[in-house]
Amino acid sequence: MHPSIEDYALIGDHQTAALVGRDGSIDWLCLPRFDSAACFAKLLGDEENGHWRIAPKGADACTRRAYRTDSLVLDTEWETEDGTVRVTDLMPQRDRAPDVVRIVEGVKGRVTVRSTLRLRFDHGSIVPWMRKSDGHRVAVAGPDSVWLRTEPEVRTWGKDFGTHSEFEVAEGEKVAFVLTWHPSHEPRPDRVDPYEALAASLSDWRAWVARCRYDGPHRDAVVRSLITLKALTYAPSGGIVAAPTTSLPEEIGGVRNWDYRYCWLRDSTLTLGALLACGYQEEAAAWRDWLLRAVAGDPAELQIMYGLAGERRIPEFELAWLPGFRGSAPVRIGNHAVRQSQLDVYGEVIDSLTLAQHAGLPAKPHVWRLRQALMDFLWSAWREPDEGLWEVRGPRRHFVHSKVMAWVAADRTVRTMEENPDLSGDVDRWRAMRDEVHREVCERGYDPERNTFTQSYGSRELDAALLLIPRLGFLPPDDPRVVGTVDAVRAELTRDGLVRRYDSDPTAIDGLPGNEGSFVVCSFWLADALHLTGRTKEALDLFERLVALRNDVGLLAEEYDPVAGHQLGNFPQAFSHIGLVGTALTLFDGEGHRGGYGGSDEEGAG
Ligand SMILES: OC[C@H]1O[C@H](O[C@H]2O[C@H](CO)[C@@H](O)[C@H](O)[C@H]2O)[C@H](O)[C@@H](O)[C@@H]1O
Repeated sequence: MHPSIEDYALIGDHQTAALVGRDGSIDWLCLPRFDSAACFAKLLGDEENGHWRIAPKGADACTRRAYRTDSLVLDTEWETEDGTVRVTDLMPQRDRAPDVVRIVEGVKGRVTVRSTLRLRFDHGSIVPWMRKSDGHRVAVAGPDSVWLRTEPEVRTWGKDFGTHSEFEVAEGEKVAFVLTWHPSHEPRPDRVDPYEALAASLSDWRAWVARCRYDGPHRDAVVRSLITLKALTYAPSGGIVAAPTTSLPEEIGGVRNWDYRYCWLRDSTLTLGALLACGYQEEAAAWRDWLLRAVAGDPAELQIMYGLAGERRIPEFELAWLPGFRGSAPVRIGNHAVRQSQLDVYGEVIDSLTLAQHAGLPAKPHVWRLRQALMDFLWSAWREPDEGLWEVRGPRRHFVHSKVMAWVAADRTVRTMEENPDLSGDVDRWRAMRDEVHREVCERGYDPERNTFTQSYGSRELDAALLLIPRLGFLPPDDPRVVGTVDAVRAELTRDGLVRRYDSDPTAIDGLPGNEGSFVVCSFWLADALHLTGRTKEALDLFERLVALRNDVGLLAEEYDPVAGHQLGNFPQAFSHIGLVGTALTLFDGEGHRGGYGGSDEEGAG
């Protein structure tokens, strides 16, 4: 049977990541970067599209699995009739080449273990040429080569375009596998000691977690989310991917399958907010430098997403040979949304830069110049319709959330200038813009009959992003229009208590056939809004429920199907984990959480 999305756990090395199933199979791995072609693509097809399984002979799903405390090192254990065996999976911190280390350890009795490795380069399509060299098995296809070795050496043979091993482990015995990717034109990569790599990985992660300043309830869940967000950061550039996968479906069997292995300004700025709020300044500095490089040039040319190193071209195409997760086709690579206009990103970027400055990140003169240039562009663009934060592929609209974020951009700019009178710029102009946006949203984006803000000007549709209005400081939480909006979203967009982004009826706005699940981050936003509007008990109940939706190793996909009880969409998704961290801070952190969006102690202007 095909696994469910929640059957997977994540391992990674801050440049790419792999998904390991409960059956001990690595079914997804792109090498050498998050956005490279997958060499294991069983996730979106079958075994012939590449995977690597290590498990007791004849066994199916594991008996239990867990990350080692405060790390991304995964232990998977099977209890069999012959005894108990553990496989420890990790990707060591990158030196020159990416490695996957899998250590098999006898825990009790004597167990026969099988390893089946099927490498399929170029997204599961190319069977490599295999040979033996100097104690390694080497797979080569075009630019890619993969080297496999075991310590101690175990008998390995080739069959059916796979590499197989079978061996026994008794209590206390260990066999380590090391798989290393390398450009095929370069000499053999340096050997990695698997046990040193394990020790280093544990100590690096634990040192990182020790810096976390969150000490409230559900600390384990918050830490797991922070580790996941850190694992989605591409260390060489500081860019942050939305998720390490492509095309995990928003509806099983549907077409809403997208490639998330890129850096969205929105998702990255929100990640930055979560990390900063928990004390991680270095990541914020790295992301800010990534941003400055990525958006260099004309602010009118700002993209809503970039490649890992700030690349601008992310063309979208389909992989015809992959049937998709449980038949959910097409499988897409790249993302057309890169060409969209989403005005909210200006507010998110400016808010994050403000937040970073407040958190004590050293000021850089060109950061202020960038902020001014972004504001100049927004001044001329905020009245235009756009595709909005949900990246709808239907016609452009005047999305209320986009306008509110334009207000956020102006508001944070005015406040920064008021706090720092030496900064250059026309503060009166931004004040005027702030007031005008506020007035327009309250006139055209609010439905007085139903006492709710609406998805876009003049529409009757609602949108879960409206839940952010109080947190952003656009209006105070006790404003009747805010309370009315929270109630309306709750009444119209929740299904079994979980929030959908919008009404995704096919005739509605997004121009796509089919439906989708509840959007996890939106449910966290509802918990925040309930708390801010004085319904803390309901907020706490919802938070508890959302924490319980995580899979057995604490991971969340983008969406959840409350009817089928399954996770949906790309996995693990930064957005969902940002939501968990943000709501924990909102509910439990004494200093209060301003979120990636920032917030306001004062009433909104207007
Ligand atoms: O459902 C339509 C859109 O879905 C994706 O966008 C979503 O994911 C992004 C990355 O996490 C997020 O920034 C955005 O707010 C979400 O709507 C997809 O990338 C789009 O191409 C697609 O149109």
